[in-house]
Amino acid sequence: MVATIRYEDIVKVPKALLHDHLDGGLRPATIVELAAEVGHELPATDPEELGRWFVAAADSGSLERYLETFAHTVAVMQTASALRRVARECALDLAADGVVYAEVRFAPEQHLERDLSLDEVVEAVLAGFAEGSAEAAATGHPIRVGTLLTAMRHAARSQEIAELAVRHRDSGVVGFDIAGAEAGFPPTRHLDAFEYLQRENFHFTIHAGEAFGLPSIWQAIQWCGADRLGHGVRIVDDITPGAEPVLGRLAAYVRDKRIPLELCPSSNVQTGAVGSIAEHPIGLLRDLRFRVTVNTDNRLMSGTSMSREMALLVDAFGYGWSELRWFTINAMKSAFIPFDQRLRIIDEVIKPAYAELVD
Ligand SMILES: O=c1[nH]cnc2c1ncn2[C@H]1C[C@H](O)[C@@H](CO)O1
Ligand SMILES: [Zn+2]
Repeated sequence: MVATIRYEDIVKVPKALLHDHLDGGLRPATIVELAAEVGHELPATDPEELGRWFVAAADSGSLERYLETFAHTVAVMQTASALRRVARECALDLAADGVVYAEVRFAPEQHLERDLSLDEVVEAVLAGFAEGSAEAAATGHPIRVGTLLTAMRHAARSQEIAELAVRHRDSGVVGFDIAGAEAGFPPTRHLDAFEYLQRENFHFTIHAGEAFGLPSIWQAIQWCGADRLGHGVRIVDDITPGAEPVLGRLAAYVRDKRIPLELCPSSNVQTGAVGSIAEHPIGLLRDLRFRVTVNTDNRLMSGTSMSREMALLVDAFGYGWSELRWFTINAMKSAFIPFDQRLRIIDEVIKPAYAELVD
């Protein structure tokens, strides 16, 4: 059965992606061109070589070193035209890979090095997504892109970014997130922002349980009220393995409440959160029926795509179309757009496409 799943067929089926960073998904050729325009020095100027450099440099086994590579992408995303271009290309690249729904995140506070305001940064990115989505639809690859605004957890601008997200909620910003180095920067540092967002009936996810374990996940959910967990892979630390795995109280809570896990297999291997794709807890978490979703995190740093992440899981775990459909519907159910709109994509786009493949 597994042998019948071909990569090109995975590309063709509709996929939903909840965890993808705008500044982690640039085309290498675009980085080279934008860097030349602003005089930013890169580790390589041949696009293919630069692409390889990113993957190798991010392959460090440490989240902190992985994050250092973003200096080169953030440096070339400091003008409205660069942001708009990168967002347009992101929508086009995801659509060409068969992604029909994507939530793409970035941290506006990292794009203020020239003369843009926070609102101008967001407007440029939203314009790029709209442009790319319209072009993709015109070529037969419709995609809906929702934007998540991220605040950097080591910084102190989360309240401001949360307010920015709410200000743009009717023009494409569908959620909020915190990201950056996890150890030493617990989610509760940003409690004011999360409490504000709850009062605004807004949605948010929190990067937690990636480089740091259960306390981070516990805070994200029980103190901050996160709707979803960015990664959350370390929830396995609260599961005693065996013929009948035993869930601790936090793992049981996450599963009982159907809290979505935004798992990012390749990224986790690169940052050392897990040893290999085959050892990735996604196998166990799926067997235990957690609300598992599959994500890219940073397509540039991992040299990956949504189809490739799924293909890696097919190879490692022998998954077939029914598992790929399950991941896709899980993601779509967990999206931050309104319920009726999620349902429409599930019923009109995802289910009909997989119906032909799943027996
Ligand atoms: O996997 C990640 N964990 C924590 N932070 C991350 C990850 N991937 C990207 N980031 C950071 C670096 C980016 O500059 C920032 C906003 O997208 O988010
Ligand atoms: Zn991430």
